Order: sequence, then C-alpha cells, then structure tokens
Amino acid sequence: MSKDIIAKLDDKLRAKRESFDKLPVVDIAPLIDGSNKQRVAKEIRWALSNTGFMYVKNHGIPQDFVDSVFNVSRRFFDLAMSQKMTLHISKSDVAFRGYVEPFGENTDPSKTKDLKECFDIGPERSTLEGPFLGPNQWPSSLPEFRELTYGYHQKMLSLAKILLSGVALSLDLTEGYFENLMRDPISVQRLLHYPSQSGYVREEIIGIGAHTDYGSLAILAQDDVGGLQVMNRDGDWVDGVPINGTFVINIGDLIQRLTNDVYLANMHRVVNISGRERYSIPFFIDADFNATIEPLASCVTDSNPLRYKPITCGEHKLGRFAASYAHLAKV
Ligand SMILES: O=C(O)CCC(=O)C(=O)O
Ligand SMILES: [Fe+2]
Repeated sequence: MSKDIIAKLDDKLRAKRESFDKLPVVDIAPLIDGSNKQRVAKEIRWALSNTGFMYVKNHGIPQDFVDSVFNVSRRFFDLAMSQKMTLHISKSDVAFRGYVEPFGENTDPSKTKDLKECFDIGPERSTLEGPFLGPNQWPSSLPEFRELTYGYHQKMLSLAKILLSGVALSLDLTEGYFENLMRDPISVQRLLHYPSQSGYVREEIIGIGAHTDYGSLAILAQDDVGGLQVMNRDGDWVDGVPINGTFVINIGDLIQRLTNDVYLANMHRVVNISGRERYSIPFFIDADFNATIEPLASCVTDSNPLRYKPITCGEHKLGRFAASYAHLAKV
C-alpha cells in the first residue's frame, strides 16, 4: 500500500484479522461426483448454521474462465461514464438489468452510501413476463462481453443447483427439494467494481453497506484485493480474505426464513482501502417469483417457535429493492 493511500478507519469499520479458518472451506467434489454427498451435507449444515458463509473448493469451474470474465468486467468499468449510463438500470424498468452508478444502490440505506458500481444481467426468456424478467442490456463496444458474462451466468445456475441439493440434504430434505421452488427462478449475474478509498473512511460511504442478501444463495468470485467483511455471531466483523480457486457462498433471507433462523443470512459489507481497484462477480439465485417461502416444519420446535409468516419470493425481493435503489426512491 503506498503511503498516500493509507486510510484511517472509523472504529465501526474495523475487522478482526482472524484467520478465516473460522469461515469454513468445504470441498464439494464428493457432492458433485456423488462419492460422499452426506459428508458434504454435514459440513454445509455446520457452515450455514454457524456462519451463513462458506468457501467452496473443487467446484469444477475452470479458473481461466473466471479470469476471462474478470478481464471483460474490468474493461467494461473502464468505459466512459457517459457510455455506461446509456445502459442504466432504470432503462430496463422492472427487469432491473443494466448499469448502476456509485451511490445508485445503497444496501444499508439508513447508514451508508455505496461507492461500488455494478452491472446486472439475468436469464433471457421469451415466454415469461413480470418484475425481474426482460431483456438484458449489452455494451456494444465490447462484443465479447455478452458471451462471457451470459456463459458465466449459465455455469453459476448449474453450480447453484448442485449447491442447493447439498443444502437440501443438509436439512434432511430430498435432494431435489429446491427444484419445486425454482422452476423458473429469479437470478442475477452481477459484476462489481470497488474503487479504493483513502483518507479517513467513515461508515457513511464505503464499498457496499452492511446487508444480508435477499434471495436464496449467492456465489461470489472475488479477486485477490480483499475487503469483504463478514459478521460473526458475536457481532464482530471478520475479513473474508480471498482464497485462490474458491468461491464464497452465502445464503440469503429466503433460506433463513425457510429454516426459521436455523440457517443464518449473515451480514456482510465491503471496505476497500487496499490502494487497488477491487472487482468481484456475485451470482444470486432467489426462487420463482410466486414461490411461497415458509418455515419448514422440521425447523419449528418448542425452543425455536415459528418466526415467519409465508411470503412470496417476489414480494420479499421487491420490498428490499424499493428500499435500496436511488432511482426507485419516492419523490
Ligand atoms: O463484492 C463482494 O465481495 C460482496 C458483494 C455483495 O455482498 C453483494 O453484491 O451482495
Ligand atoms: Fe451481499
């Protein structure tokens, strides 16, 4: 870190430099090849009930391919702001696809403005209509962008299915349990860019404000810069250090609700004071727009009474979007 960019952090932004052995690394090869699904399910159960997060390794996605998506993402964010703004998310109406500028989406709106910029795409379907569906917007000056990012999205959808089969087994459900909730699921492939911050950094403006994810499961590729912080059960922030060749997996509100809080949708945020630009590539899978999520009977007990009413995926997600997007703010 060069001297002029060393930043001082507001106390509220400090993370303990705990070894991230605390956030477990799960080898998912035995889930993918079928050699020991139950062992992986057991590790997933520990991870999601204690931390809500895990790294996964041996996931079968070639690193070269991930790197090529990082490359095209860097080139996209290097475009002139005026060019990026022609693809603004507001132009896609309720499909919510396209470019979001710094401070355009604030994930902890009462405290923080998000410095990140992002670009979202989603599944292209011709038959369905409604919120979160619709055409993607593509940057015409980067012809390879579409194939790379859409190809990556497809691969993430397949990996998410495998991971969710492990989540289902970890809850003693049938392996295909989530397929009924995800016949045509809402999913988002996002590219993120976090400029580095310098000077005195306060909670008011950071990379991405503290939040839980809205949907079912997220699969995050991060570069080697670092800056992700995850809250542990004591309420302390812990650095989510980059680990080569892994993805960071976390569950969102819908799985927390489904499990009646047995599994945790954990708070996380990004503070980039590295002096380098940070890029990450999260993928989110939710559920079908009309899928109803209610606590599993097996997760409701005398010591853990029913905590949530049924809610549809679409209802939950639209509520959280309305709170976080500047362009949806009521005037
Ligand atoms: O960039 C990261 O490491 C985290 C991104 C994130 O939390 C999100 O997009 O919901
Ligand atoms: Fe997140």
